[in-house]
Amino acid sequence: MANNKNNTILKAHQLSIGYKTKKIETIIASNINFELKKGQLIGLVGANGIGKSTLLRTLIKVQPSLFGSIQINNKDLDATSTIDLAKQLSIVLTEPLLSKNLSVFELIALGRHPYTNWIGSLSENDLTIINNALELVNILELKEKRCYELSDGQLQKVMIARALAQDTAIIALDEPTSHLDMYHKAYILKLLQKLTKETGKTILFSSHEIDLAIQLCDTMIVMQKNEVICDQPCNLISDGVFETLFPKDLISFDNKTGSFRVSK
Ligand SMILES: Nc1ncnc2c1ncn2[C@@H]1O[C@H](COP(=O)(O)OP(=O)(O)OP(=O)(O)O)[C@@H](O)[C@H]1O
Repeated sequence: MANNKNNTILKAHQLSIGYKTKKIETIIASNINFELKKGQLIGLVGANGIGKSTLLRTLIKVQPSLFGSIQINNKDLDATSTIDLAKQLSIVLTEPLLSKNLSVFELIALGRHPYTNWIGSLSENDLTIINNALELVNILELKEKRCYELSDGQLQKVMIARALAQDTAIIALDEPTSHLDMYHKAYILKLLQKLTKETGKTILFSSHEIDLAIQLCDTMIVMQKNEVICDQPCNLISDGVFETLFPKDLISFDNKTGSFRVSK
């Protein structure tokens, strides 16, 4: 048990997420409790508008929680400075790049920002880490290209390499497979799985690719209307969690194949 506890890298306790203005508090989900383990691939899934991005943004401190606590490596997120957080957690969001004029190398080098001085000059160690990231994601041949020359799939790999160059224990990605074809969706998620195995990093991603997440993830966080459940995919299947994810009139879950089907 003690070993299990040490293995926890991110913990949410009695967490409520949502939006607050001066006048109104809108709770999107509450009573969220889970512990994410080191070296795992974790998929965050749920229907459109259920709150996946809200939860992900709260976990990475892009927006505040309404209640409860989040701990990374046993330290409260609220008590973690931005620079310390940047050394523990890297983020790949879906927003378009501010400057597509950067070369692939320059963009990945930005991942070293928590460690470089204010002019951003790169040491030998920084260069080694950037080259390792290019190799791990298998995009060495793109190194000199400008980002505007890349396809969506290539750009997604570059963003993952930038997160790797940041050298953090956790990488969080918001819908890393949106805009990709079936092959590249599988390619990117398989790449994330490979990276957890080869680097020991914990990778958390939100996605609509539930079938793929079931096949590739160690753990899944399933957001439902009244509950957020975190468990291994096989347990979630045997507990019937996916069967209630969407209205049955159109989509049903086949326990035997572990995949969704359109009702005829
Ligand atoms: N800035 C905001 N202020 C208030 N409400 C918001 C804001 N952003 C999102 N919401 C609401 O929060 C709820 C959850 O949205 P969120 O984007 O987290 O869902 P999601 O599961 O990521 O959706 P999708 O799968 O469609 O991307 C929605 O009802 C949405 O309207």
